[in-house]
Amino acid sequence: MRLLVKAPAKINLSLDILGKRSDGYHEIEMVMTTIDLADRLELVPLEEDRIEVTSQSRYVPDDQRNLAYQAANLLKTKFQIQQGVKISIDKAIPVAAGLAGGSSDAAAALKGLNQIWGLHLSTNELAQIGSEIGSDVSFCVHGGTALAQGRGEKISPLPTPPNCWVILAKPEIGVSTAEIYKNVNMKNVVHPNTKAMIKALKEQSYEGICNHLGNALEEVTLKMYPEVALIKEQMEKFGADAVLMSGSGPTVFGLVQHDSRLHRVYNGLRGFCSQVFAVRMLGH
Ligand SMILES: C[C@](O)(CO)[C@H](O)COP(=O)(O)OP(=O)(O)OC[C@H]1O[C@@H](n2ccc(N)nc2=O)[C@H](O)[C@@H]1O
Ligand SMILES: Nc1ncnc2c1ncn2[C@@H]1O[C@H](COP(=O)(O)OP(=O)(O)OP(=O)(O)O)[C@@H](O)[C@H]1O
Repeated sequence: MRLLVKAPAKINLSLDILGKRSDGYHEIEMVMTTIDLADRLELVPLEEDRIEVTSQSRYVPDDQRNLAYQAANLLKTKFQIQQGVKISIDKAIPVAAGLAGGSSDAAAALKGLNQIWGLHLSTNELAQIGSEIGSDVSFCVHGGTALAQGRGEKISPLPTPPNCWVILAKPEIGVSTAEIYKNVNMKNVVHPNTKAMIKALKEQSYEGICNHLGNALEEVTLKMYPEVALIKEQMEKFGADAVLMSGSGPTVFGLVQHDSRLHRVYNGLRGFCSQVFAVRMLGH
């Protein structure tokens, strides 16, 4: 049996930090959605009892540091699986970009191996196992659009946003999520209006979504990496309807509803940023 699984990237439409927890994590509240930019995983069972991970990207580890490796290992240990697997990752999502690439690979591995090894685990059970690997993995198991709470592992589904283009631009830097959270000062946090974002989704108001995009981590990353602020400015200048940094950055995304504007924003950014993508949100 050979299985192909898609692992889509996510963006954060809103990300709020409610407080610091005693376990080193932050209590957060975020609205996330999956986009049509995806890695592809090929899973092939091995006779030998070992996990092999390969990818064409030099930035992706091919050992136990790989989150897809960790997903396979966790399932093997929990369910005493004595079969191996070769996981080949065709990487399309930029690495360390704030787009949950590694988390989505882990989620895709969990879903694929659930089938290959006949585990019959539900989406909620897979999401629960995924939360042991990383805070974004639970959302990636569910996919779609959702509110994520706790440290990111409590998922409540939300309606798909109205159809629009998402233009992504990633500067030539990678950002450490842990480093950005470490530099959060709770006194200075600018809280987005999560309730208003949820209302906008429920009412399918594109304008409401644009008005309530917000990310409490943005200020921290922008201060540390001025090139991210520059991309934000450019995207606004070229005419995106609304612009925000995703996750801990450094990827910036802009929402655009009309095709005519899409080309202006996309081509404008291509001029000074090597990684630019124009995609749809998933669900359309
Ligand atoms: C920034 C986001 O990507 C937004 O979706 C997530 O909040 C981070 O998710 P992630 O990369 O899966 O995060 P993890 O791998 O669980 O954690 C990486 C590090 O980020 C910090 N971290 C993460 C999540 C959270 N709620 N509070 C934190 O303080 C912790 O220092 C942790 O050691
Ligand atoms: N399958 C994987 N794909 C990409 N990076 C991986 C993978 N497994 C482990 N990593 C490691 O994880 C680090 C973060 O990469 P990733 O692309 O997941 O970041 P991110 O998009 O910022 O994540 P998030 O948005 O969840 O914080 C990389 O520097 C890499 O060393």
